[in-house]
Amino acid sequence: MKFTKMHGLGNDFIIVASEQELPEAVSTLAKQVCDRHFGIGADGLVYLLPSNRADVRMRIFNADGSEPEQCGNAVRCVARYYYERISDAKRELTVETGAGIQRVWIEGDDNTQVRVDMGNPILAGLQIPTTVDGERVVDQEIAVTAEGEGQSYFFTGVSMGNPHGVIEVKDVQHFPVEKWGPLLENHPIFPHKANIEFISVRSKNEVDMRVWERGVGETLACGTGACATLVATSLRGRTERQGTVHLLGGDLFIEWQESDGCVYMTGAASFVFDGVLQG
Ligand SMILES: N[C@@H](CCC[C@H](N)C(=O)O)C(=O)O
Repeated sequence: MKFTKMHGLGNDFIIVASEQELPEAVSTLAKQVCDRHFGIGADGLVYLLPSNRADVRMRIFNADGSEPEQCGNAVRCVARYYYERISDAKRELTVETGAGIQRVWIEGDDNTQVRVDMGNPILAGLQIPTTVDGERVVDQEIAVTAEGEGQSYFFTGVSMGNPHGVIEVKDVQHFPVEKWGPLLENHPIFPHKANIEFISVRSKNEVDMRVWERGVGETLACGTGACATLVATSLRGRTERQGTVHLLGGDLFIEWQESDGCVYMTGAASFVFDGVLQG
């Protein structure tokens, strides 16, 4: 199996370009190849496939083998891969994902920056999905217990195609993400589980974010998580509708445009190496 290792701000993927449908045991394969000791090592396995609705289609599998609907960092990597390795005919592309078709622009002289129209965020409680039946889920209390210690947090729910719970904390750099992340990801208020963003707001246009990703664990960056964060902080009046989200692996610029209601994400997509996996 030929593959290419890529990353978006340290959120790393094994990219496989294929003309065929996926192998039957793709979920088991994802677990094997994403393993950082016995496999290649990555946060996700991404298939780049032909599409009859867009320039290219992507399917992604988390490191635990589950298939999420969307992945912002992978969309940028897939677009750059397609532009540099398959067709450089145009710098505006479309990528079909499990959450719809994303418009993408390859930017900069070296193609390293990629801008993506991530579409309209979903804010209605049951559609995110959460078990909260409301038009919006803002500052909703959520209680968890770890090692006998009970804790309440307040999350804002946003779906960018995949579900997110955004929680503001005092000092995100020192926050115990590993302790509370898995409990919140699996809380019954999220019927499909959720990605959990822990954030601290620096100013009206800057937010620090760490993420506990559904099906993966703590990662260095999450594109959909950064989009969900800016939507949540602007809904709560903590930021404006555009700003920089500082992640452990680098920065993403996010704009939630008033005119079309869509969230635009701009950031890096990087090649690491090519390889062949022996059977
Ligand atoms: N890292 C991604 C999100 C990948 C999917 C996520 N783990 C899920 O299960 O929803 C991103 O950059 O958006």
